[in-house]
Amino acid sequence: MALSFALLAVSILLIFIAYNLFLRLKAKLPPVVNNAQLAKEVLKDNDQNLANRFRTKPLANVSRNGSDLIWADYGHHYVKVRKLCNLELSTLKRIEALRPIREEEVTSMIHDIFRDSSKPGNVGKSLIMRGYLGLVSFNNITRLTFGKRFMNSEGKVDEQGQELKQIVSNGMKIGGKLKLGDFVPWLSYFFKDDNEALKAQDSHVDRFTRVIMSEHTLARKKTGETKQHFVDALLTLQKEYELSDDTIIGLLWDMITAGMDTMAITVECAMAELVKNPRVQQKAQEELDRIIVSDHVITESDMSKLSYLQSVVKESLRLHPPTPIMLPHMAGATVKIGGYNIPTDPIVHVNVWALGRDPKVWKDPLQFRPERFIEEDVDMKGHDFRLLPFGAGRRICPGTNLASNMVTSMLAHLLHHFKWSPPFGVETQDIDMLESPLSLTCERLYKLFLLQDCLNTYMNVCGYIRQWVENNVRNHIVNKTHARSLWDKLETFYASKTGNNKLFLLKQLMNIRYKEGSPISDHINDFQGVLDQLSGMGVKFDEKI
Ligand code: HEM
Repeated sequence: MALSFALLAVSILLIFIAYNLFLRLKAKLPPVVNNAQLAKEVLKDNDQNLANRFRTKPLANVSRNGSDLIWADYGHHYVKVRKLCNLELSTLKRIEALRPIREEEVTSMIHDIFRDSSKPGNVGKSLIMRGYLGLVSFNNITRLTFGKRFMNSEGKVDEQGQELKQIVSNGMKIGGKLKLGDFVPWLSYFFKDDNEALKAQDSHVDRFTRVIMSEHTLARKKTGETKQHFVDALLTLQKEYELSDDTIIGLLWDMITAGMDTMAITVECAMAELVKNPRVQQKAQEELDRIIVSDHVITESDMSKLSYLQSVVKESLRLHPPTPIMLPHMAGATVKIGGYNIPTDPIVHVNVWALGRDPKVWKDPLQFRPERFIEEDVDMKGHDFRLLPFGAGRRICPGTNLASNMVTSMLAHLLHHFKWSPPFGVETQDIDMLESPLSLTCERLYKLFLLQDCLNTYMNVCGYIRQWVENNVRNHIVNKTHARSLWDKLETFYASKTGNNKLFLLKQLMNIRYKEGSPISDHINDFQGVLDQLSGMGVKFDEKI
């Protein structure tokens, strides 16, 4: 009898514990919203009530308890720093002021691709796209934020830049880790945070950033000039906006972490789709050839004329948003979503990856078909809840315009200068589009290897040179000395048209030779090789050189 009672008591206790565990577990598991109607309820109808952020302990640590922007709860501090970030990142004036940085970095990427693919021994070898795309994003975002290009004289990321990369990747590892204890509070006893690692990361971030901040303060005192960079803006406005040092450090790292991977991932996915779909690649290139006439080099002001390319960007972000479940929104008050009560505190995610593939709102959702956006103009900046790669409402990405410009420009340059295909032996349909989560961002599981073909560049360079030859030397008989001075003039003309340096022209000419089937040999770097090119374009020489 006593034994039966004991068994009954133990059973009741076990049921109680299991029930409690279930309830607790269930209560904390974040709802994920998977369709446009519910996304609107979260991001528009209940925008303010769901504008807080959920911070795990590591995230609270890296953000100094939400003293930054990304991890701040909605309130006075958030409104203040958001206004500041909007002014510095989103206004047309600022975007225009930062344009030279973006254009320089994109041109430099094209230069690097030429350099690497025309190295003897590399011809015909495929390139790993991630390295080039990552470097453009890294340089763009570090120049914009810290006012520095962390590169040494050989064009490699320098020591300080390596340290910065180390901080970002450590931060991702620490901040992106989710533990069961974050969702089931009483289990946190079994899943401890690595406090030592958190402290070490915190002091590393602090040390690194304060060095850069004092460099800028010193430079400002010395010259009396304020530069265009985010760090300068924050230091100059520190008093007016009552920003603590923690907030400045937090905001600087927000830009680095939010802006670095997202753009490179977006372009890598788009390039993979363009190679998988040669019809789309060809159509985008035809548009570029039509709009960017041969004596003109692409600038960001051309982007508005490239409607097909813009549709390619949208189509790629529809299928491959780099932050597929956005960032966690948290309820500041009880709200109703889809008829269910969401009590104060729980986290809500919007699955923008699923919205973009919903067969109820997209025809043939898995097909990469940019034409759908020509047939119907769908906004991707937070007004149409079917397509939300940048989110919507008050927490929408403040880098939306900047990132859209940069991504479109990177693709425009890559497609205008090169024709892309899979490496030898790989069929287009074999390119795998699997994705893998990094932390809150998601990148391609497999690095993209691609072959570039210089057809477009060949046409562009020929266009420039032909025009110059027509204006200056067609049918002129020149001698060797005259030819040298003509070459100098050609370089100057080319540089004024393209903004590229002399080496770039020579590299492109090397590519022309490659295209024409001539073997690349060391002597192409000498004057003779260049004269061969000129004579092939109608310049006649009066002596054999
Ligand atoms: C293709 C590139 C990018 C994509 C797809 C993207 C997407 C997003 C998304 C989905 C969010 C979360 C919105 C929400 O929680 O409702 C976000 C937030 C944010 N993004 Fe971006 N982003 C990109 C590039 C950038 C760049 C270049 C910067 C800065 C230079 C940036 C800065 C931020 C910041 C600071 C936030 C936090 C906003 C807040 O909490 O109020 N992003 N982004």
